[in-house]
Amino acid sequence: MVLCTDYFWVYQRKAREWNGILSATITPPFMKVKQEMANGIAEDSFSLRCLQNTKNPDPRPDRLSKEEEVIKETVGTMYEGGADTGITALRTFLVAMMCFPHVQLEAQEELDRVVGNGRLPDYEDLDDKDSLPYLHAVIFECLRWQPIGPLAFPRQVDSDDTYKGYFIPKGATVMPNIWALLQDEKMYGPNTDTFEPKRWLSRTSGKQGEGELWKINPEKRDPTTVAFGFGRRICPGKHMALSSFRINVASLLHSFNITSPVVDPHGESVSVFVPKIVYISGVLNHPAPFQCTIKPRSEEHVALVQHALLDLGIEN
Ligand code: HEM
Repeated sequence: MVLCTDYFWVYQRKAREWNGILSATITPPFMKVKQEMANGIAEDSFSLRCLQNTKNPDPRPDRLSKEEEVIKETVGTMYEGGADTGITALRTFLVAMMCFPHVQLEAQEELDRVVGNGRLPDYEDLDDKDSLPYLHAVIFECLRWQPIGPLAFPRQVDSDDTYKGYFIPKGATVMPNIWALLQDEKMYGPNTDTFEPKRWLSRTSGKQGEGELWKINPEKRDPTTVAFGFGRRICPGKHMALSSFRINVASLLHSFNITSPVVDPHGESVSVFVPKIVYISGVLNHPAPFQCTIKPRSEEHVALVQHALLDLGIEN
């Protein structure tokens, strides 16, 4: 009983603390948009467009009506949902490339063959799953190997159900176990704790030297149908997150080499040093801070990246 009350107070204190952090993250930027809108200097954004369409706005620039509060919370949810997830996916990708260098070499060999070093990869390359099967397999494996959200959010069952002999009564709370689904050896083959893109590939009928030898195996459950959750609670940022993850992975692999740091934590220079990677699992499953080296693959690749930055108006 004492333990229970202690837990309750600790939890209440934590909830107040987290609520304060949440509010400090979402309220000031939203109020800034409202203020700038009143001054006619707000830049285009989701918040601005929603505020412009509000039916019952509070006329005071430093106050929010009920409707504006709802917009603020919606924008906040998008921000909170998207802030850590995308970057966690990229960190897992960097970890995988550093720890499994043969995978990086194979993906770069495919990109060199299909895209070449005269241009950067683009969305058209990515939309064509057949031309870059190994790259797609790397992307799938990143989402499977270390699922970003290991458990989907809790939901309530809306009618009695029976699953594999288990009775699940209406109103029961269930949490889909994304991690277990993506580690299923019956579906994905042995050693699911190893990063192995080839588990997604099957051989085509082509012969060596006659085009692609691999294709994505349609019999393996596509991890994007699992890693972003399910049903009405499915991640609303799924398509945006996938687009940006895919182009980031393709661009990084095309133009850079990702390796372990060339010095160990004691400052000694070593040729191959793979730091110990620790994953921390909570709402998000993410690697603890780690070091890695990211270097351009050649002068041609440097020129391509500089050119792309100039096109975006970014001087470097
Ligand atoms: C690789 C990146 C991402 C992954 C793996 C991911 C994964 C997930 C998962 C597993 C859920 C729970 C779904 C469920 O319970 O069925 C979720 C919910 C959510 N995600 Fe994402 N997400 C990602 C990126 C994003 C981005 C970029 C945004 C926003 C722009 C976003 C916004 C949200 C929101 C708002 C929810 C809550 C939905 C609800 O409860 O109804 N996510 N995400």
